Amino acid sequence: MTVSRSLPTSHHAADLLAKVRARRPRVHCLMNTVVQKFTADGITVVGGIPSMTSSRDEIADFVAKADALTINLGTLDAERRAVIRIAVEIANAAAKPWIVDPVHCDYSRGRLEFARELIALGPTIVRGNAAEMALITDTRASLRIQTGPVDLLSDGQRAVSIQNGHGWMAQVTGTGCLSGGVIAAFMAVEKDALLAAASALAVTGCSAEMAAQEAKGPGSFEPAFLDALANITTENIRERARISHESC
Ligand SMILES: Nc1ncnc2c1ncn2[C@@H]1O[C@H](COP(=O)(O)OP(=O)(O)OP(=O)(O)O)[C@@H](O)[C@H]1O
Ligand SMILES: Cc1ncsc1CCO
Ligand SMILES: [Mg+2]
Repeated sequence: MTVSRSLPTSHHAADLLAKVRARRPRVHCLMNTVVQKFTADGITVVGGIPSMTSSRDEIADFVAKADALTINLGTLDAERRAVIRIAVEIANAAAKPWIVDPVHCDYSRGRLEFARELIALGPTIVRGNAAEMALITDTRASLRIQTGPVDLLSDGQRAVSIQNGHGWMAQVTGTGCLSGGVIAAFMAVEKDALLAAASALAVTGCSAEMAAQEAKGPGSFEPAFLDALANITTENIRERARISHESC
């Protein structure tokens, strides 16, 4: 696979979703304990195969067999920090793509320090919400993503915004965490992290808009969102995706 320097379009989003569905990449998740099921379902419905163990004895084998890794700091303790360090070592040694979600690094000094330690190890992507990303200023990640009503992506040379999604995404716990899993699945089929992540976020945002048309509120939105992610078509993406190129 050659690294392309194109700017993402709805065409990339549809094309990469088709690749994820066809190739069924394995995504290993070191996911917080709050949204394990939702994240695994999100990866599954876009076409990936999730694995979720955080056991110290197994992590090396699982990461070695994965096509991409997602690390989420939502429920962190000493054991999980140790397991995350092992996972990153294996991913880096095998040049596998990995994404860090520094959940709640704005709440605790220790968590912020750990997030910064990980980000210094060179993840492919760091993604968080506005409060978290305000504290992640120095990064060796190839790509920074700040999600919210508008998602902002920048790799230092190119900057893109995604204006899809729905307000109910902020009322369902874990849509950001799920996006980390879906982005990892797209990174497994596309080496250019900006193309992969912009495509993944456009697909999730368009799916959320379609789900909101069926749902009555955040409760019924959650399963409708998984349905839409599973069923979204190339035509839906071409009609809805709002990907803009920004100046760096
Ligand atoms: N008001 C909104 N309108 C449209 N999309 C939104 C809105 N708020 C969040 N989103 C979308 O929801 C997803 C999660 O983004 P958000 O910034 O809320 O993550 P987060 O705070 O890390 O969430 P969590 O920690 O619950 O997983 C992203 O895909 C984002 O585009
Ligand atoms: C609420 C919450 N607390 C730890 S992880 C998590 C899921 C969303 O970030
Ligand atoms: Mg979050």
